[in-house]
Amino acid sequence: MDFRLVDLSADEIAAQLAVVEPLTESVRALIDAVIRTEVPDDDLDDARRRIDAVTASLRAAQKPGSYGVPFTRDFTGMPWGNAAVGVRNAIAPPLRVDHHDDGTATARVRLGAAYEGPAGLVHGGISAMLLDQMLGEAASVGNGTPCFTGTLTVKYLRPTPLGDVDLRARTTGSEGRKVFVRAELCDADGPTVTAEGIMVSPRNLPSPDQIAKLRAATAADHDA
Ligand SMILES: CCCCCCCC/C=C\CCCCCCCC(=O)SCCNC(=O)CCNC(=O)[C@H](O)C(C)(C)COP(=O)(O)OP(=O)(O)OC[C@H]1O[C@@H](n2cnc3c(N)ncnc32)[C@H](O)[C@@H]1OP(=O)(O)O
Repeated sequence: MDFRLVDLSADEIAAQLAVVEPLTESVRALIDAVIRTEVPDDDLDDARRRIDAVTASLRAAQKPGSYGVPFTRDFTGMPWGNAAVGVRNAIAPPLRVDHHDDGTATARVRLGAAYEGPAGLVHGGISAMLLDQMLGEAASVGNGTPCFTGTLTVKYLRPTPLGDVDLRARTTGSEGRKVFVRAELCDADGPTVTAEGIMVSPRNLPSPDQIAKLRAATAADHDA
């Protein structure tokens, strides 16, 4: 697991987010516009050329591989490329998950044309992904260590119309490194999809010693 540490203050992160979130939001709007536009084909060709030029300008300086999940010194994760919650990922709705004192995690999100499966309805894989993220977050925050999905069981009770949905997850128990979690996705009339997960905190997470070494290396990079 990538446990890269970055030495960023809360102010520096806020400054990055102030630029990055509007950019990602613009790309989300672009995705929606491409799906729903009815302009003539010539205009589509012209749009493609202009989009390709923007893409080339962004590739002028490019991180190798994926974004990863850097952790700040106070161990705040920055899952900015994450497919469900990533603030730099235009395919993420994005889900913004709130964690509550009673151990539940909740989120409300609007799923538009980009998340369609059957006509007018949310794609089942998207529902499963969002529920998986909710299960993972509830388990990880409750357990104090990142938990991966071991087993995910999803039950589709009835179709979910595109639009606003509410998600809720709660831990129901734990056994060793396993955490048992339940979640539901609801439209205005109640649950449409439910999920049960066995989330496992992997055995090979870095030890406190390894984390201290990573922190020291980050500080040395910063001072250099
Ligand atoms: C710095 C602290 C920060 C804290 C706060 C955090 C804030 C939020 C942070 C982060 C949020 C993250 C949100 C993520 C959300 C998205 C979730 C995903 O999409 S995860 C990607 C998809 N999942 C995978 O790719 C897993 C692939 N599989 C594996 O990596 C391993 O198989 C793993 C970790 C599941 C288990 O590997 P082993 O080697 O650790 O497990 P063994 O030692 O064999 O088993 C331990 C116990 O778990 C059970 N177990 C193992 N695999 C299982 C499975 N697949 N299903 C059910 N149980 C399983 C076993 O039976 C055993 O149970 P017995 O102790 O005997 O009772």
